[in-house]
Amino acid sequence: MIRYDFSPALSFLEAHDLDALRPRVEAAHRMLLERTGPGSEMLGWRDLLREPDDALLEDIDATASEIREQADVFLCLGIGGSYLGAQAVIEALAPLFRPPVDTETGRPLAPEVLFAGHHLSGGYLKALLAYLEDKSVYVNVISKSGTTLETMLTFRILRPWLEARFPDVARRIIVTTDPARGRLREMASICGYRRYAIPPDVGGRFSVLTPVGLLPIAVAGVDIRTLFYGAVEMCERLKNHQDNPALDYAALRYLFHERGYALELLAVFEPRLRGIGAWWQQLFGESEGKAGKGLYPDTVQYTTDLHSLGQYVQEGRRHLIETFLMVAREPEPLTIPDTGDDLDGLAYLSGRSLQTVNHNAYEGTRRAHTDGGIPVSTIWMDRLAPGPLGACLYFFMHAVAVSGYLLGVNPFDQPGVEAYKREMYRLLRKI
Ligand SMILES: O=P(O)(O)OC[C@H]1O[C@](O)(CO)[C@@H](O)[C@@H]1O
Repeated sequence: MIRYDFSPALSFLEAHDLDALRPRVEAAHRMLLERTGPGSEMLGWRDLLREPDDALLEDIDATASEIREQADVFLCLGIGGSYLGAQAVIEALAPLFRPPVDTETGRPLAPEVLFAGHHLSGGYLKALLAYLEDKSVYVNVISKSGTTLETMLTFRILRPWLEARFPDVARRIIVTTDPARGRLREMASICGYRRYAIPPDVGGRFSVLTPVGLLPIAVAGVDIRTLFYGAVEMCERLKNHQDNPALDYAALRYLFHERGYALELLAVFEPRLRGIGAWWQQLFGESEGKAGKGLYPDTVQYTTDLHSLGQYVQEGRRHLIETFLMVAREPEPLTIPDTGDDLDGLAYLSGRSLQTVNHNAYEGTRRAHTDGGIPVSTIWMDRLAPGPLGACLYFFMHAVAVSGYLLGVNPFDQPGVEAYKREMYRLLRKI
């Protein structure tokens, strides 16, 4: 389901570099498997795949069905790991444009899934509230800590708005939070909101396969069971040291980090994978960026960004590595028509699929960037579907854990994110 091709990057290393690192990679891997590394109390994201809770998946599906029947809009409030995973999977797999509409009633067959609570823009929220007027709205407030300002403040503004419009408001608010702690949990029990638990041993950026991600994803109509079991399968496959693409990816990143490279670009050729890039950025940025270490994770969408950042990537400072995230097969290729003339000079492409052109663009980019001095590698997903995507999500989580251990950091904490909060609260006179 996932293949990692790193052969082009090897020309930037010495022949024995990878082999020489192997024992350290395996030691880092053992720290993950045997729970002996720093932060090993936060490995719940693996446990939940090793012992799948089918009843929970069914429960989430049932709630999602109710919401799909009742809501025009399902509004998810959350920030960081409390929204990026859901947004990524929905962008990758749900209908790209408006949800399909019932031809008789004109009503959408599924609610629109929208996101808020991931910034502090009043302009955005005002426009959102105006858009929600006269719509049937369900809200999912997602915060593990239950204290995150962006999310909780948005909910504070939304709560009276909902109360003024919906007599059954308690039914329309679903809270996803820590099962035992936090203001949001307390508020949910006082107000009678439905609750889903974020396991305490699963950090936000590792939580996409908990109710944090699964409920919004199910509401969007994606098959969460297949997504989840795609990850289960990958978790099983990556248990071994041998034939393990996540270890190869972690090793390669580490070797370039050690050689002074500063940045990793995750490059996609499908607009649908934009969100996976954003999710990956948090996963790697928060897991590795500490103690003055880590590759800065950045994302580019090709071919769009080949016409903007492409110049820098080709000829700018040589401090980056590039990882392509590619989809091998498209279910229904789009054929380029024969227009009967050559007015646009593109007749030579008639009859080919747009996917073929896109893959040639990838291949051309891979060659050009290698020639330009960029170590490139490619992660292949065989197709864009729930199973392979679940496998891909797990692949990255497994890889970042090993990669963090190789760097000598705790991949499961994020002490640095508190600094801006402290300064902001000081200015707001909370402390
Ligand atoms: O789910 P919470 O507690 O609101 O946190 C949201 C996000 O904020 C962070 O804690 C950073 O502040 C992330 O690690 C996390 O994903």
